[in-house]
Amino acid sequence: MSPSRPLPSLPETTHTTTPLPTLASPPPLPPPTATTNITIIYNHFGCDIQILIVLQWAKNIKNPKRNSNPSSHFSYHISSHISGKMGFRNKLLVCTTIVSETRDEMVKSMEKAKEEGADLVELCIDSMSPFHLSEVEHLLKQRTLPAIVSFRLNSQKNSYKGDSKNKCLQVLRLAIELDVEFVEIDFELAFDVIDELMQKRENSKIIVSSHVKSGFRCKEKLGNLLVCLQSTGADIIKVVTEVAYITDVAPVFHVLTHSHVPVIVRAVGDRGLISQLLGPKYGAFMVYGSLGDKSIPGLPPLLSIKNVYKLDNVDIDTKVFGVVSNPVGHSKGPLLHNPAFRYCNYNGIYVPLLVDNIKEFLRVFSCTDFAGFSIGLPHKESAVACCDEVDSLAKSIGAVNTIVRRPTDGKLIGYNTDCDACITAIEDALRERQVSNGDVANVSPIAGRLFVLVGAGGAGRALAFGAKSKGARVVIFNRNFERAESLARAVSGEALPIEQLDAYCPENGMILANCSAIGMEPDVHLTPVSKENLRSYDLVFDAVYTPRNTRLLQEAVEVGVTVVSGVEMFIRQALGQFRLFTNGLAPEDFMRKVVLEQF
Ligand SMILES: O=C1C[C@@](O)(C(=O)O)C[C@@H](O)[C@@H]1O
Repeated sequence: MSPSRPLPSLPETTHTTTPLPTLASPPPLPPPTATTNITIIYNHFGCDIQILIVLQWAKNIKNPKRNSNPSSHFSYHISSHISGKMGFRNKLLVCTTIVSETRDEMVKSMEKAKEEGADLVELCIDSMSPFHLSEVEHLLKQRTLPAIVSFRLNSQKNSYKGDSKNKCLQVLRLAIELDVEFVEIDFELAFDVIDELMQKRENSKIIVSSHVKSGFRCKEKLGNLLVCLQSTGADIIKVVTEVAYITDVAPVFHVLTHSHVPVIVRAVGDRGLISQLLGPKYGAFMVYGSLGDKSIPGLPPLLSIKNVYKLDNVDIDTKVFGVVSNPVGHSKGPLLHNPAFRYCNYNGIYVPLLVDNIKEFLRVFSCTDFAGFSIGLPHKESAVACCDEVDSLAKSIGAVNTIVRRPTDGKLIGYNTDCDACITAIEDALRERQVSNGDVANVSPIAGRLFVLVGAGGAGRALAFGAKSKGARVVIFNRNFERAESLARAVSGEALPIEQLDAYCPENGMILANCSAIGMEPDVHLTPVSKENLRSYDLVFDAVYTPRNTRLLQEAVEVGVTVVSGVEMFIRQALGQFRLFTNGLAPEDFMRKVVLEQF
């Protein structure tokens, strides 16, 4: 079944010379000299707020040049202007937020941010406690990176409730006086102070921002908020919004593409990560990253922006690939595919995609720029029904681990590279053993053996079909016995209750393959079969690759059994995927080297 996609829900990033309409369709923008009353209802911090805005367009159009620029990637051009002034011509700006109670800590974090590749820092002055304006002044004079000075009235860290507004105004005025690069005003306060700050500022750019708790499901609502922010006359507008699903990030890309004012957008939470990683493709001039090893949901670490994703290289033509999984944080795919794209001079980026509903994900991100996906747990089986065509091996397995969008017609084609990856890895290891025993045969070394499989999910299915096709007798153990039975029927094998696995030993020379999550981080102390009982196996394979050396593999080595690690399977399935993604490229030696160095 194919996802219904009458209209692509996300804009294709094409080079266009046609002027695009301003951000939101409702309300239409009046001509520049008009004065118009607009009532907009939007959700701010979870409450519906009705605002009457008197739009005085002539007054608010600070830079007429902006409006004559026909590019859809308008914010990118503005950004070049801004970053050019800051000495980073045409460079994507990478920012990190600094939240600390003291000036010393802020200065230290600023140094660290610099080391990790940040171009600028957002100094959240509301987090400083106790508040002394003289300390803020010192900090701003001492700054070693360009800065955004912000003072959020309602942030969690802000401890000056009641007196917040007054302190905020003092800070913003001071920042303007000291000619700090960016000064950020909460939307709530913007109409009260923006004229004063605009008049006094020398070079500072003024950002007006809004932090929205409940997120935006549709681009029109987000567009309306952006119109409100834009109507303040800000140089730059910023929205920080929570998202419940990865598909809620699509409206963010819409506004980035269509805005006529530079926009900073952050979708907060694990599911918002792509708002930063793919922002530059849609014209974002600034992205945020997290500092050090402090993980902040939705923010890529600064070091990964610099070393793994190299977001500076991402542009309008970059093809998007990624691993669709839940959880997804463990996947090493980004560490492998991104360097491989660069090695081959292929303009692609590979990102983690934390997906709850794969069908919905593929429906929303249906434009051709989203060119291919690795499919991880738990989506491998449901992915089959989401493809327009499925290759015969994947169809018979009933699990897809790779989807490629065919460039000629946009159709989604499903493949399974897991099967070949693990079966060839097991065969190679058994052959090596046989060669060292002086025993070489033409038939598969798996043929005739008892193949003990743990797990009947997507990877388990791939192995069961692969082993069966090589002439093995397959026995399946799975926590959900019905699933084990159904898979056993499909490969003319046998299903047994998981409780019998440990003591299972009908013969010697068996192969054990763990395709369950047993032993995966964080449960690294777990193993499916006890050390003593591993002796009846000739080979043990573990699909788990985080950690690299699972307890199962360690104990198998200790009792002298040949092992094949999930890392080997990971490399081989990724090589297969990379060939499909790039239509044939496969820098095997390079990819193996990356895995050995980084994993
Ligand atoms: O099993 C795996 C690993 C994977 O899920 C990952 O974690 O990167 C990606 C999948 O395509 C592959 O089949």
